[in-house]
Amino acid sequence: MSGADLLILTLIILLLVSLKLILRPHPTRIPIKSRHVFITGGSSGIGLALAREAAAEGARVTILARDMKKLEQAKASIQVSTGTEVDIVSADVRDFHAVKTAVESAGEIDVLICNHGTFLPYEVEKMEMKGIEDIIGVNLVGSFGLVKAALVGMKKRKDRRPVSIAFMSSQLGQVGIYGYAAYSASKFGLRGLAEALQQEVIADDIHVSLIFPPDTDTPGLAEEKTRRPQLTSIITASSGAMTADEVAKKTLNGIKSGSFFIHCNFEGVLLSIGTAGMSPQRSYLMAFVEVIFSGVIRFVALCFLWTWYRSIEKWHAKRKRT
Ligand SMILES: NC(=O)C1=CN([C@@H]2O[C@H](COP(=O)(O)OP(=O)(O)OC[C@H]3O[C@@H](n4cnc5c(N)ncnc54)[C@H](OP(=O)(O)O)[C@@H]3O)[C@@H](O)[C@H]2O)C=CC1
Ligand SMILES: CCCCCCCCCCCCCCCC(=O)[C@@H](N)CO
Repeated sequence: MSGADLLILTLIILLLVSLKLILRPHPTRIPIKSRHVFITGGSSGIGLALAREAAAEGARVTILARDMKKLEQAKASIQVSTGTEVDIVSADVRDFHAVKTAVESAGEIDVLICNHGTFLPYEVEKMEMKGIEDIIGVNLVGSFGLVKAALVGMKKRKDRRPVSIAFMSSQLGQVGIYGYAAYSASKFGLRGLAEALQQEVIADDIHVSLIFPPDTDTPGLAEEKTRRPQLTSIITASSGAMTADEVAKKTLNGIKSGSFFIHCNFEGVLLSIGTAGMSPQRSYLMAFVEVIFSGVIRFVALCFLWTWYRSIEKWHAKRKRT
């Protein structure tokens, strides 16, 4: 081994060791077997897959959504596939009083997953204020309500093992894309909430996670796709979709390992490294990758932006010609 090799190796080891020493919050494990997992938006899509997976892993599960009929169907389908009975509760996350009553009636929560969400892709200019307020009210303000309602019981819990609060963001909570201004704003907002909240609750052994799925095959996505502006489809065309089951598995594994960022596919890993910013990182190996590769990943991000802006230029040029 040459002197240069030895120097590089020493620097790498020094960096790994120092990262292992400084990383906060400390790594943790959050068991879900026999614990109470409360999932909002649990009657459809990703939330339903999460409920099924958590029930299959032996958790006691409560799902919340508005439509009682869909909740009952979800309950029956989980019963058939796992043999487990989940609790259902109807509330609109925009109604804080209803959320508080629902959370209190469900009993002590060990894992709160704020997964409910609504999405409508339109240009800001074409959106009514009411539509914008709905998206931010449900996705962001609704999550505040759930946290406020659940936190009281979580802090007073008798079971002193670590517990979790998780927010279903989206890759659009890491990057804004044409047509998703309101949705992205709501999901970026969740990141601010998650970062600040983690500092407020760490002393109570409460651990916060943010999940960033790509397009995921769900009833919600099917509906959304019929409304996408053309440019939104063009820009997002290259990125692949996942199944709700795949996203649910990644989510539960991420929650159990106490990850702050939970990404779902390779593009997601790149996005998480590229947007790591001031978010906590509990894995010293991931922190190492962030420190070493963030420069080159910024270059990759700029290449993506280049292709997106080129599509926008071409689209406008074509429109002028016709
Ligand atoms: N599918 C995708 O491509 C992606 C989705 N996500 C996020 O994942 C989450 C779930 O999405 P997905 O499974 O596709 O969505 P679906 O539309 O399939 O399901 C949404 C769920 O949320 C509930 N919900 C909606 N509004 C409210 C409300 N005001 N109060 C209470 N519950 C409500 C719905 O029930 P009800 O209508 O009865 O209230 C339903 O159970 C969302 O936060 C979404 O932003 C993130 C990335 C990609
Ligand atoms: C470092 C560089 C890496 C760059 C990778 C960029 C990939 C971005 C793709 C964005 C896809 C958007 C998924 C939306 C999911 C969603 O929330 C909607 N289905 C809701 O309607």
